[in-house]
Amino acid sequence: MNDKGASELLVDGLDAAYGASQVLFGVKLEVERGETLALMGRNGAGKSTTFKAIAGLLPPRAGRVMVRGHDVAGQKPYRIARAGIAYVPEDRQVFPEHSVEENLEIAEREGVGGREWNRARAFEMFPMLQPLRGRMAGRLSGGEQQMLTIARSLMGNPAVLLLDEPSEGLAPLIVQQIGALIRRLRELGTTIILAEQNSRFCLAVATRVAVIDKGAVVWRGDVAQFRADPDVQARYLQV
Ligand SMILES: Nc1ncnc2c1ncn2[C@@H]1O[C@H](COP(=O)(O)OP(=O)(O)OP(=O)(O)O)[C@@H](O)[C@H]1O
Repeated sequence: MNDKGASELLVDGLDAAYGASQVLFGVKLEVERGETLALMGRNGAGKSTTFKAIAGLLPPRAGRVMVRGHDVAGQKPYRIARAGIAYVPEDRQVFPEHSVEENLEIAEREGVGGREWNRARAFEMFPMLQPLRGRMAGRLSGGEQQMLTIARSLMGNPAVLLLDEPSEGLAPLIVQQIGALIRRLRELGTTIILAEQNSRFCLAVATRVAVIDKGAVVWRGDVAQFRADPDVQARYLQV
């Protein structure tokens, strides 16, 4: 609980379905300010669907999505974004025909809430983007696009950042840089949920772990507890 008595995000009893096929069954997650929660699970376990249901892209069939104490479940994605949820999907979302600077500027204009984040601060946080500010976003490498996507999402001054597989398909050196960035964001008090299959990456940056299997959270604890429980890994994470 934070000072105001509400978690940054509390998800409870979340059910979601694609048509007739139910995929989430009573998902429960809670994150406090400044935590980095790793949402881990096999391929198809329901990580991305959980994020889509939280962000309103797939309206949940049941359950609560409380952002700083306010239930946003079932609202339109833009309203949920305004309430403080920034969803960074697996496929990096940049405007390819706009420069890095313009991409940040657009996000800055759309941003609401506090003015904690702005372009200048983003360039400070992501120094690798600095020399690329005039380059078309579509011409960046995958790692640079991932950085830009995260930088853009921060412009909305979110309460919680949902990062879907940020290490996916990136070279080890870039994965390390993304990891360092996530840790730094945590030090600054940013609250993050990280969906990952790459457990080494996850455990290096997260503070707590929730394991999802067949659309339900089956284990939760802190990183040390997770490491000390080889059973969990064997049961839910190995193929
Ligand atoms: N658009 C869709 N229509 C129908 N079923 C879907 C759709 N997207 C995902 N699913 C199904 O929902 C289940 C959960 O998928 P989800 O993408 O949430 O898993 P995940 O844990 O994020 O795995 P991955 O890392 O592969 O994305 C899977 O059985 C998947 O086949």
